[in-house]
Amino acid sequence: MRVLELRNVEKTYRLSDNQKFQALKGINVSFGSGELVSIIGESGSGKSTLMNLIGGLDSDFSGELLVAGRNIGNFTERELDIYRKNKIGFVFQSFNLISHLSVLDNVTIAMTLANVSKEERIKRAKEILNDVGLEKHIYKKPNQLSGGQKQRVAIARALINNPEIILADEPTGALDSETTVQVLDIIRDIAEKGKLVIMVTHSERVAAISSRVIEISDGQIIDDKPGVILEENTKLNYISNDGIKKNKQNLSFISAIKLAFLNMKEKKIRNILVSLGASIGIMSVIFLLALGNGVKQYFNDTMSRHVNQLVIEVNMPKNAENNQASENNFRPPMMPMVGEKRPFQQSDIDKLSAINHVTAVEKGFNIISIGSNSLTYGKSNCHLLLVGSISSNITNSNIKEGRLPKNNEIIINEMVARKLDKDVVGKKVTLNILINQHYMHEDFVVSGIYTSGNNDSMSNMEIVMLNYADLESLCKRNNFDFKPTTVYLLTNSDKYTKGIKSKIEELGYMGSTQEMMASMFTEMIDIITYVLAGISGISLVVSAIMILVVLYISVVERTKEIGVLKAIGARRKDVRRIFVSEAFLIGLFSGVIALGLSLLLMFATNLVSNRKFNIDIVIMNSWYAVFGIVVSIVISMISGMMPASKAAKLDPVESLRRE
Ligand SMILES: Nc1ncnc2c1ncn2[C@@H]1O[C@H](COP(=O)(O)OP(=O)(O)OP(=O)(O)O)[C@@H](O)[C@H]1O
Repeated sequence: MRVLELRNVEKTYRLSDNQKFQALKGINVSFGSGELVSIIGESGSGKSTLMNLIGGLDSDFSGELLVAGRNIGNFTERELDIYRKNKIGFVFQSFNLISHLSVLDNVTIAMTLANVSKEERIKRAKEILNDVGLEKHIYKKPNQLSGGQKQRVAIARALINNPEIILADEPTGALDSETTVQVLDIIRDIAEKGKLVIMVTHSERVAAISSRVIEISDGQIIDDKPGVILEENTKLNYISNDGIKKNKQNLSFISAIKLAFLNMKEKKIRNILVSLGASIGIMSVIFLLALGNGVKQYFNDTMSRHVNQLVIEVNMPKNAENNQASENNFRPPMMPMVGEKRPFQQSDIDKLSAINHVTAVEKGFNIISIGSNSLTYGKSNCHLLLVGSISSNITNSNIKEGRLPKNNEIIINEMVARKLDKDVVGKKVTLNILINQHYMHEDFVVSGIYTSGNNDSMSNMEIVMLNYADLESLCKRNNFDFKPTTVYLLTNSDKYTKGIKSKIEELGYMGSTQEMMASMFTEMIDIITYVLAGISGISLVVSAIMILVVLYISVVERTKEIGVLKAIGARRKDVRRIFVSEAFLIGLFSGVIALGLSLLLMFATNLVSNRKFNIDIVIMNSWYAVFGIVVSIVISMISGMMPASKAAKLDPVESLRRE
């Protein structure tokens, strides 16, 4: 039966400088099933060129190369891949086994590329390895085999998809005479089973067992003569022309990942180092996010720890047109100044006291400033961040030394005491304060020192407090009216606190200064965290370049392997998929390493912060972990795109020729 026919086939190589070289000059020949053909000829006569055309590795020729009535010169890339995968089996002089795959995996690779199920792959591979006498060696790696065994593995690989045509380029060229005989026996058996076997050879011994010998010289057939007569045989039971379903499916993602993993395992140290290097950037991003989270939580906790739940602070919204402020006004100002705030009118106070479960209303103020307000004691001067009124929020439990202030008295916090004089309690100080463009100075006696708790970040701010009535009369003496900028609503059970707070918001007022400051600081911590995480993210660019370089090196190292994969039917997409999978795995490993390292760093930092401040300053969130791993994978896969597409575009003929 005619399997292959070449009609006037010519091949011209394009050289640089518009030069051309014609390697095949009008080849006319046909081949049938069950033939064992030797192609002989001088070096450079065109034998390999002819094999490449027949094998579908090169479709750039003129004339017709007909397989089952169709010219493969007109095949699309996809059709050529399928043709190589299902119709052709290649056997190379230097075996071209994939070194990091076992004998079994080397044989099944063509079926893996066709996405045949694992059980079926292994069953077929075992049968065929049994046929070539390698059943005991299936788990060995190629470098653990002798030359003859390697070539038998290559033959098994060529036969696995039950192709009609076996192309063997000097199949015994690298073997000694004893193993040459074994391999030739198998090749003859294959032809006797009805396959078309075409061999390129320089060896007379090989030519002598062939059923046909074709001689090529200078790109032309100069002789075509019959050889020995082949007989049908009962060996190689596995090989037959039927029974095996030709698969058009492609390499699955799982198989691609497995192939990538097997290759990475081979270069363990290199891949561990790359993953470790790439993980540093991701680790710093994860760690900084967790640190920002910890600082924020610590801050919020300490801000709310000493708040009396029965006293609810209310402030006027900034620049409110009316009391029914729009939602936009709820955003806390970055630095609220009293001048910017509208004071509470009696109507506001009436409205607030009418809220359900509000038992009393206290007037108050909170003046936050940077630099304008200060407290003077003798020659010492201390700038005040916050001047506030005494409310029911402050109780005797907040007094570390002395007592709550009466008329014309003031309490200071520990920070102010430290800056002025630790013995300032009971002494006269001068409060310098700017309200509504009135700069006022008034003497007060320090009645005590206020504390907001041991771990309270409020203790790092300069705060003084006095009675509302004192400030009101100070303003009156300076000829202007002082209205409360803060109102405290009192209730008798903390179960009403939440409801009262939401009613306050509904009416268009704002919550406590502490809450405002907390959200302001939270916002600042967020900004700082993201900026720092962003800066450390720059190292991700370095990681990306490192992965890119390593994968490029991998492509160069594996050029021949890529050629083999293409020869056995891998599509561009399959090759790309294998390399992208490798990038995916590097990204996954570096993400996991980064997470592990940031957890370690977290434990170490928290150990220190617990010892010093009794808190966990780094708090991990599972989203940061997921984010870190996903970013790592995405960066790695993006870096892997270029090397992967370089690998996919490699020309199979060139790749196979690469030493
Ligand atoms: N890519 C190429 N570009 C230009 N010329 C090429 C290319 N490949 C092969 N040739 C030329 O085509 C001719 C045939 O080469 P081919 O490799 O087919 O010879 P061969 O008969 O297989 O030789 P050998 O027995 O030494 O392997 C040679 O002169 C070679 O230099």
